[in-house]
Amino acid sequence: MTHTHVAGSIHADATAAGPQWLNRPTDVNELDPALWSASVERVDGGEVSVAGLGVKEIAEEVGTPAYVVDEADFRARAAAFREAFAGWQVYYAGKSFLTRSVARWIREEDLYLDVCSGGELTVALAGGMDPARIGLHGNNKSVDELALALSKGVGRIIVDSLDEIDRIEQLCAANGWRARVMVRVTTGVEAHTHEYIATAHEDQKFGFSITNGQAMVAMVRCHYSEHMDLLGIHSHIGSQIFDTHGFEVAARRTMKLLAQFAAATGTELPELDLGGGFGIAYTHADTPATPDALATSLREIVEHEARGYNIAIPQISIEPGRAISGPTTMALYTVGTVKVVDIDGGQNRVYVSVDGGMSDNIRPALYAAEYSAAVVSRASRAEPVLCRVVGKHCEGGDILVRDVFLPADIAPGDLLAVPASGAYSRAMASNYNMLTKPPVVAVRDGELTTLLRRESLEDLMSLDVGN
Ligand SMILES: Cc1ncc(COP(=O)(O)O)c(C=O)c1O
Ligand SMILES: N[C@@H](CCCC[NH3+])C(=O)O
Repeated sequence: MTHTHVAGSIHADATAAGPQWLNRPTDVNELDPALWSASVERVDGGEVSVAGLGVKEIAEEVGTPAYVVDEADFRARAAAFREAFAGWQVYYAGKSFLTRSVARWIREEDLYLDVCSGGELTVALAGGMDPARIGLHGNNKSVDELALALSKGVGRIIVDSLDEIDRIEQLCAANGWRARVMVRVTTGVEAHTHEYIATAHEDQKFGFSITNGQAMVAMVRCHYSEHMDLLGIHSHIGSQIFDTHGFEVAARRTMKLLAQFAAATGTELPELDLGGGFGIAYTHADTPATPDALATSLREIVEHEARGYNIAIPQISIEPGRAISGPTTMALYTVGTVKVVDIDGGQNRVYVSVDGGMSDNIRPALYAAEYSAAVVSRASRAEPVLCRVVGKHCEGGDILVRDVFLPADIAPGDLLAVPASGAYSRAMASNYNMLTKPPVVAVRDGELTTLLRRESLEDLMSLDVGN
């Protein structure tokens, strides 16, 4: 098998066949609108722009790797959930991506905010979120985190253990606070997603089981506590879910629990949170439901169950994170090396190495998550060739995009972008191999704003106190 990489062009006799779902594109320059944020387009000369700003200018200004958020697209996705779920409360899940500016956008778009640590709560408050519109999650909230939430008057704390209930009671008793709480329950739903991001089956760390009666025990404790107002119950079945059946089963089981609680105590709890987890398109094989379709099916179920159990329809909330932040953002990299290697069966694989990797997007390594990518600094007339986009870490599993067709003339210096990178990428970034975390910039009407600056080596070195 011979192969060469000459003058920027890949010549390989046979490249590995990709997975079945991956079609060889007829035009390698095409940007599937299902994957890229709304304002992304190829402009004259073939360069890609975001909200009117060319990627080359963005790269010149802030360097690569960088995360580029399409601000109008972010706001539009938040607004689409708010409108589709009108009458319900939409809590943006800040864990997917949160900065002070993002908290401000969420406030301006009239959403609520879900945080899951004292750090996220601090960012949300600094971004001007009304504490009453914030919910605090976590399976192991510290006393300090609970105290911060209670002292700031956070709208609700989603309690996750009996130990936490003890802590909240002690804090309230000592400080004269009152806690507004929801009880997180596990519904036993086996969500169709990666094992690590499914959260409603029995054998995992979150919530109180409905099946073994612990959920009812926790609800009764909170309801009769002199320091707490029990608002209702909370269920989150997992993340990156396409099959809405799981949400429907969870809605049925939680409505049943509310009805059982009403029968046992004479109190109809006013609220139900159905969590987040709505999937997005990372590749063209993914077909997510629209907020409208989700809202219609969830509303029908809740109304049907309320009628069946003869209880009032509670105030419902949901917590989309990925479905708002994910599709708004591209990760922008510079290609550093292109290598053609032999693999089994006399075939080749083209490895395209970029200047980031698993430290800025751990999802492919952690969940075998699939992504897509395109050369964005120029258009190309070259043939599509199956490539693997990898990072620069000292780790064989440092893969960003396992299989993607890129132009055969891809070469060092090209800018390569990975769409749908707004959720759980920069938010889960690390400093592995002492790489600094990339900046996040927002573009709106051709103007670039830095949300997070690039971490510097000095930032990292300042943590190393030298002892
Ligand atoms: C309690 C809770 N709510 C909301 C979310 C947001 O999930 P997603 O970003 O998948 O919508 C998560 C994360 O899975 C979560 O744990
Ligand atoms: N971090 C996960 C989702 C789970 C997050 C919240 N419970 C992901 O990247 O898909």
